[in-house]
Amino acid sequence: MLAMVQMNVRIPLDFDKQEAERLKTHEKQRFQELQRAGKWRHIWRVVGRYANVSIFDVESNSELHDILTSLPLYPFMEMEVTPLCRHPSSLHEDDR
Ligand SMILES: O=C(O)C[C@H]1C=CC(=O)O1
Repeated sequence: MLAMVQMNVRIPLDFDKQEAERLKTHEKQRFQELQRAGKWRHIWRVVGRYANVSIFDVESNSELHDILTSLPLYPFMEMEVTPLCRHPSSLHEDDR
């Protein structure tokens, strides 16, 4: 199943800078692992904000929940999840 997820990252201004960099490095590694596994299909930066719009391809809502809640930056994220399905006019057979 496909889901669009908007993630807004809100790291408090007084949060330890080194710890923030460590979490961002781990987040990038985890993101790239999930991309390679085909779970995190797309990501776009929302212009002018520390936010992204992403497309996930997962087996279930509970898999998506586990992926999102285990992200290193999860404690600093607000998320909005929108379930998606294939548009009947789409030429992309793998949109499901
Ligand atoms: O930068 C972000 O939007 C947050 C998060 C998503 C991928 C990643 O590397 O960090």
